[in-house]
Amino acid sequence: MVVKSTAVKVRHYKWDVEYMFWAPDCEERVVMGINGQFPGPTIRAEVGDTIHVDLTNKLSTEGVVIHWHGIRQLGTPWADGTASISQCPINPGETFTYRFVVDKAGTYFYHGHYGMQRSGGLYGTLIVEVPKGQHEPFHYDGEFNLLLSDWWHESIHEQEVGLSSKPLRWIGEPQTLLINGRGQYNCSLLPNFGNSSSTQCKFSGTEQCAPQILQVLPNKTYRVRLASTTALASLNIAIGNHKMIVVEADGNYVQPFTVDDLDIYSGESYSVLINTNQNPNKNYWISIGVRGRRPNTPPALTILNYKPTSASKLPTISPPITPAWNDYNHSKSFTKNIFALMGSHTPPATYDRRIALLNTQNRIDGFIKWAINNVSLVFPPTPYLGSIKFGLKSGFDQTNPPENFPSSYDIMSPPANPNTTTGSGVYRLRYNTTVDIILQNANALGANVSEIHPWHLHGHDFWVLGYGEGKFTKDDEAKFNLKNPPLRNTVVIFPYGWTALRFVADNPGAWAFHCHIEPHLHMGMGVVLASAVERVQGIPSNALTCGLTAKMFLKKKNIP
Ligand SMILES: O=C1O[C@H]([C@@H](O)CO)C(O)=C1O
Repeated sequence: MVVKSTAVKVRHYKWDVEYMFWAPDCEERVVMGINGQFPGPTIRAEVGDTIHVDLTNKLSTEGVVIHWHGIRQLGTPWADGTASISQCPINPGETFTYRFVVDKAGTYFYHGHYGMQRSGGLYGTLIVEVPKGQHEPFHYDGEFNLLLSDWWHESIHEQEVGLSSKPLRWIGEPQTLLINGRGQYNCSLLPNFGNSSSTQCKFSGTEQCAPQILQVLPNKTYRVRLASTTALASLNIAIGNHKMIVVEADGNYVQPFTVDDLDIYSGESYSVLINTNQNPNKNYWISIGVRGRRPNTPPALTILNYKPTSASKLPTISPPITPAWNDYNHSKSFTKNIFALMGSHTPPATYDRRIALLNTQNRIDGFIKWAINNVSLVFPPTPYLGSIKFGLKSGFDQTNPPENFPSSYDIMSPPANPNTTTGSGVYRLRYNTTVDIILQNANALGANVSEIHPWHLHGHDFWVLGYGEGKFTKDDEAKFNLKNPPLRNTVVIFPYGWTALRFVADNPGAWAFHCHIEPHLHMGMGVVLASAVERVQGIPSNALTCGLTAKMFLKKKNIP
């Protein structure tokens, strides 16, 4: 018998998560750092590698987990890093090992998935490259990585308490947008910053808030990897005088298309190619602004610097201006241009089950929440993975959450009965079945308000079959794109619209599916899906030493 030896590379990391003083936007605050860095260290791996992170919680009084966003965790659902779903929060002082395989090349990131710890700065980049000797379906001479986030001066504890208070204290718009953890609050890179009293920033270059300049050579092609881990903001990026060719979305190749600017929602990643074919004696602004909510945050800026031109030479043309925040047609036309790269795997032609999820803002005893089919998700103390695996029925609500919402529901008006219930039920998906989900947006509590929500699925990619206006009807099915729909892990629903997606429940485990706006998840905007948990083998016991699973271990006296 011939035994093929496959070289498996394990990449070991030892990480300490801690609070530390830092000045991401030139104002010193407390941020969540890893090994003294903010953002956390970048992981670079190759397809097939095993990532092994020994994560020690150095926070003195709170738990922590890290989610590997976009990594499907095939066969390792306990390493997904979602508190209450895949594991117990890691206690202060304790170490948990995340060990998983990265099986698909692309641009990914990781972030905290407990309370508002993403807003607190717990994130970093994860890049998976094609194996040596293989090639991406496009060429580039160099690459940059831009991890985008939003930043508040209020502490995440104040944010959490505010979001759980009656009346709600909304977190408001961010103070600053950050590029690779760097932004400017009380000064600007621009010499004459319009109407405000802000002055031009003076940097020596070593400041924590000094921008990272993108240094390029003329007449080359660069890959710019973009990922958004914002807590709230939807963003738009443009590079003065340069077009961008979109080639990757969420770790999947797309049919290349050219844009002047690109929308990126929280939870999404893209790769774009730029050609440095402009006047090499000049530099150009890279500008990132807020979309979809009335902005109250100045754009993030950095510079594309053509070598050997000095980086300190300011661009002569002003920074590109983001489209108007509510120009949804602009966003829709971009989004609807995204197709899978020709020759990609197509979705199954039919579905076994269809779930429609109505997104509404509601009240519970006067507290403002978000609800899905009138249920606002509350996380139980025992991780679903453990409750389901060991049949602990009191671990979560045993009633199945609703598959649909009343067909008479008026999505164009505030909810007629704005009261909702809480729940922790699970959508149980039969193994290997094809599931369609229709995400239906609606009016929020206030009149004439419907917001953008980027939905992120753990453990799977899904095909985006289509988008539409108003309420989804059966007739819309005829318009589904089954030919070349993009595969993604995050998709947006536009105000008053619907989005249809399809996936195969082929990954045993318990998985979150939720709005990636962190305060919205905190307010209940998510559901839990589970399939074939009985097939999951080898859950490390320290993933489950809390709640009912901890009690079960005690009874069985089988604590390792
Ligand atoms: O969840 C939210 O709450 C506020 C607002 O609706 C209530 O103040 C807002 O803008 C959200 O997105």
